[in-house]
Amino acid sequence: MMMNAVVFAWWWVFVCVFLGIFCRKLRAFIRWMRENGIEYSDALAFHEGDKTVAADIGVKALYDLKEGDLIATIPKEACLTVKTSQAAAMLDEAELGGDLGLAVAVMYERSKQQFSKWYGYLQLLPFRQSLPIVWSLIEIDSLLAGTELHKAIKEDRRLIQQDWRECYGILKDLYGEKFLENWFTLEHFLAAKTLVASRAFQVDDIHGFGMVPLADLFNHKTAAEDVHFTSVFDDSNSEEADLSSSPIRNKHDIGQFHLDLNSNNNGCHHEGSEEAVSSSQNGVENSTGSPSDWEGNTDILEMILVKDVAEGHEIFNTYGMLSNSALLHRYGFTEPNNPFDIVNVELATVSDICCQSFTQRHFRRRVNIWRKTGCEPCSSEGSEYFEITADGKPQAELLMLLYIIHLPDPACSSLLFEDDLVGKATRDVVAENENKLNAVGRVARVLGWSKGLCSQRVLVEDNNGNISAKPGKRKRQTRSSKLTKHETEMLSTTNRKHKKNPSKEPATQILGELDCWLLTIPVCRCLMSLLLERNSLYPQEEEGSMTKSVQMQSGKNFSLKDSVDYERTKLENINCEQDPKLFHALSLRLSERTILHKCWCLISERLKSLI
Ligand SMILES: C[S@@+](CC[C@H](N)C(=O)[O-])C[C@H]1O[C@@H](n2cnc3c(N)ncnc32)[C@H](O)[C@@H]1O
Repeated sequence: MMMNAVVFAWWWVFVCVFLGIFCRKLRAFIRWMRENGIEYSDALAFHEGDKTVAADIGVKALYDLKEGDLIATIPKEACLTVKTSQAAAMLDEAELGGDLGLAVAVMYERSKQQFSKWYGYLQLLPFRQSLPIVWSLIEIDSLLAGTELHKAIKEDRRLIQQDWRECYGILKDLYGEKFLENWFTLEHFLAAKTLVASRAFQVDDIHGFGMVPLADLFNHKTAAEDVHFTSVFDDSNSEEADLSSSPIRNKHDIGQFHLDLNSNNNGCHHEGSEEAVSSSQNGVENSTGSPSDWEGNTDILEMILVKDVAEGHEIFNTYGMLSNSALLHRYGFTEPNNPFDIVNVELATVSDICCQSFTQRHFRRRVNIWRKTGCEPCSSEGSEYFEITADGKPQAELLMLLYIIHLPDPACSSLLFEDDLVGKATRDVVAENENKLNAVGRVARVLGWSKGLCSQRVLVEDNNGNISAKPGKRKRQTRSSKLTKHETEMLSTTNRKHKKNPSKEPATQILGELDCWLLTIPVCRCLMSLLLERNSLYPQEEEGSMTKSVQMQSGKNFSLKDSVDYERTKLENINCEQDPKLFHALSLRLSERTILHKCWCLISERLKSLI
């Protein structure tokens, strides 16, 4: 009892000291904003630690705000960029630009401490953001195994170390005394990289990426943001720039967002680089002249509400339409039920599964034919993979690959005799004025798929989350064989469990006509094995932690639904504030395994409709 009181007293002292420091830093930052021409609405309040999102600082509305309200303006000169930094000339000479140049600029300004123009801003920032690239190797291996991020983070760390060595080497050679050793350690570099990844924006074509004070205090909400961040360009011909997200705004593609955590080359990321292009492609929104004193100023950034915000509510930005793995990678958090979630299945895993039924030679030859038709997997950093989206829909290219692998020899030989398969298909299709078909569609046409006339059923999800097959127009395919006992068990278990946990989504058409046409019985079976194999990459569930599961033929003892339940139960027992790394890693695993399970349900329903 006595002990508890002592612990509580110390905790209270700690909280008070912490809050005291925070308030002092915040006051200094507010003063700094005033001195540097940053103006903001008096309706904005900075709050510390909204524990519901476990974010450190956020911005709230002190009174009702209206859509269209201009809530802040930030002069570009107040942003820390490779052009505005005191190190600008040195960075230019060393040819350091892009996110790498910005990370060095942040380190340089930090090393100047109170003599830096940005001291009042930088002292408010954490030393580092807790992104997976700064987790320990043990944490990376234990928490991320099996997830999208595991390999990517390890590769990031390797490349970041390489970048740091090269870039510090150049700077030391050129300006030894200006870049003080103890401010440019690998630890400082990694820390600066986390700040750039999680807080920088593309300012404009001239400044490139920058740390944008104030704008970077807004937290993220997927597809439900309240504010847009816009830039007014000097050049009246410039395209519009929407800065509402962080700088290198990606979709849910690991390959792209990977780029801003490691510079993947000698670090010379100048305007026009892949990142710069990708961010400006993501839409720039010119200020359309809001009713404010600042109208017409071309050197400022503006923050404008895109919807009403009620008094007391947090004002959210959006960092883009990102999957949980992208959010965790770049920002260190995940969101439940993220509609942009995705899970990848590597081509190597497809090979492993297919080679259980076919020879390596057969697999390689069929993959070659598939590539020749113009189909290709996604690729990033040397790995080739296929995506399954949040609703469980597998990428059409994967279905086509499995279809071609399972084609009987005579049918496949007919493909081989086509000296220019894609060309022929395209000619036919264009002749029919249907040039919108992608490679998969065109190849399917050559293989006999006639759009709109096929026998396939379309799978739909109703309001209760039940998946069913709508009858197609033609009679069923006859290539079927009987389900194995094991499959019958799996299907009935899947359906039973699926009904117990209805999704709240509205009726959604998930698999299209072409997907269904490609999903023949052998393709369905192969895909289901693939899902189990992908699921087995996560750390094995502990003995006795599961309800009685269906025994899998492959020796994997847990059904996909069991895996989802297992992760959910584990997540429910973790406190996000106390253990954010574990919490977000589990949340990522839960979202990925949920997708695998959704895909399983779709495919098993399709299989049932064929038998
Ligand atoms: C641009 S900063 C936003 C302001 C930040 N909360 C702060 O304290 O300065 C981005 C960081 O905020 C946190 N964050 C933003 N949105 C979040 C959310 N929805 N849930 C949890 N953390 C969030 C993450 O740590 C992220 O790396």
